Amino acid sequence: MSEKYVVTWDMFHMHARKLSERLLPASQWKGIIAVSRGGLFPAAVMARELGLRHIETVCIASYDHDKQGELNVLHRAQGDGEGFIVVDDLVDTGNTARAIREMYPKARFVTVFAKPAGASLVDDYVVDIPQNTWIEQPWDMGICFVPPLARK
Ligand SMILES: O=P(O)(O)OC[C@H]1O[C@H](OP(=O)(O)OP(=O)(O)O)[C@H](O)[C@@H]1O
Ligand code: HPA
Ligand SMILES: [Mg+2]
Repeated sequence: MSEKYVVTWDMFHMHARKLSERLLPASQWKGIIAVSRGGLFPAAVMARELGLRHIETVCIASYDHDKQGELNVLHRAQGDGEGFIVVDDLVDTGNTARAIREMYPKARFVTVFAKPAGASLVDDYVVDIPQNTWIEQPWDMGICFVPPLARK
């Protein structure tokens, strides 16, 4: 990826709140299925905003940091997703999203970020990101010292 898009916790929180607002009224939902691990972060914010306490997971891994590999489903919430919001942090190539759609055809599937190759696979998302850009999520970063520009 040639570009980087750095996401702070504050910005992530703000976007996840915006996504929650679009899912009102909360009474239409039985709960949330978080696509672990990335989807756990927006799921926590959305559960708080929408007053939902039934949280399930579907545990899928496909990337070793930025290297894409085989899709590996380690655990899946039962059912076809009816009455549930399925949430992931982002959709990139759409590989994960395609598998999610097959598993939960009746769910509302949302993400915080979407790149063009996967955007049409989700029902809603908040931020558009170019395909050549790597999203650096706040849970993958830390605060570190930056040396001053003028050094002796
Ligand atoms: O659209 P795609 O190209 O499939 O990429 C999107 C998926 O990749 C990341 O998960 P990852 O597999 O890295 O696992 P993680 O959530 O545990 O970090 C991200 O959280 C999405 O689930
Ligand atoms: N950032 C973080 N994780 C990801 C990305 C990304 O752009 N694409 C797929 N998994
Ligand atoms: Mg993921």
